[in-house]
Amino acid sequence: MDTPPAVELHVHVEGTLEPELILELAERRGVALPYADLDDLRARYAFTDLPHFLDLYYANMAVLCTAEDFAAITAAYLERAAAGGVRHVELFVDPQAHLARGVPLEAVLEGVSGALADAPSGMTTGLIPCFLRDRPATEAAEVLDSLVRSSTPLLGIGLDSAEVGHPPAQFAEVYARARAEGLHLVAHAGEEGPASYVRDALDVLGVERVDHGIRSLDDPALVRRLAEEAVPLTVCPFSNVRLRTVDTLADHPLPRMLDAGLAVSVHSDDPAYFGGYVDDNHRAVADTLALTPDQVRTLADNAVEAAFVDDARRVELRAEVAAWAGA
Ligand SMILES: Nc1ncnc2[nH]cnc12
Ligand SMILES: [Zn+2]
Repeated sequence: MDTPPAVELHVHVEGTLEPELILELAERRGVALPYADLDDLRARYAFTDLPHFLDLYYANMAVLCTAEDFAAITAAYLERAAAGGVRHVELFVDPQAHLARGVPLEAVLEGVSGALADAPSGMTTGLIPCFLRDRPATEAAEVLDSLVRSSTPLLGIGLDSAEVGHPPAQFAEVYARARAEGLHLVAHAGEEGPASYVRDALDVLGVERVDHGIRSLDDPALVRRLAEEAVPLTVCPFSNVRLRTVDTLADHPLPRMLDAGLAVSVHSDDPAYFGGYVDDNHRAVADTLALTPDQVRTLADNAVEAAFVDDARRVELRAEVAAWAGA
């Protein structure tokens, strides 16, 4: 299938770190990694669940040391994204994962935002730092202070990392502050965690978009509400299969979510770890789940409507999807 022009709303920059680049950066920076070679590293990509994946994801960040490294991974991602038809990207970054290793916030922001400013022609971009929900909310509050004091343009804030046992409500004050700063609000919820976390992300944090949200299906009243309020859900099919929240792609609940009238769109999450980028995810769900052309168009339209862009850009993105659908 020819994939639609993509609006990528759920991708972690650290999750675009391809194995080859991990080894290359390790050599360049003199970082010792516990892998014999590329095959040994790749052999560790069979994950049992989200925490198991996160162990490797955080460990591999050891190779990201300087602003140049952050610029390099961001530029490599943008080049791959453009080749896959991405027209607009809202990129997640995990500042605390780097601060905890002694990398200054300025190096992270300068590297990533510098590369975003040099995105391929015609692609629009934005940056969304995420707080790690398995670290204290007091730390998130301090990082938010530093973020709003920095000169880096930010689109919003997000919440990620190990979900179960880390309910959204702990971050109510952080989100209230971010809202007062005029930032957009999103959060991972209902990936591995229960449907109640999705409800709390909406009611307590006031998020405008829910990342994943697939466990909402366990709660029919919540599904009705999400449909009525057209709450965008950024669904990541390859991620769900590789982190075993869904058995196989053929079992993915995306068709049920579409049938329930949910504002779902398809994204990649951590493409270097989960087997593909946003275009690969679109192609695979369309084929494996036998989606109709109208359903694929709906996914693309939903992503455009969920993007944090101004009216003029939304009109352009709508037109690009319409031109693709009519071609
Ligand atoms: N799928 C995911 N869920 C939660 N936190 C993440 N950080 C990177 N990928 C993530
Ligand atoms: Zn994610």
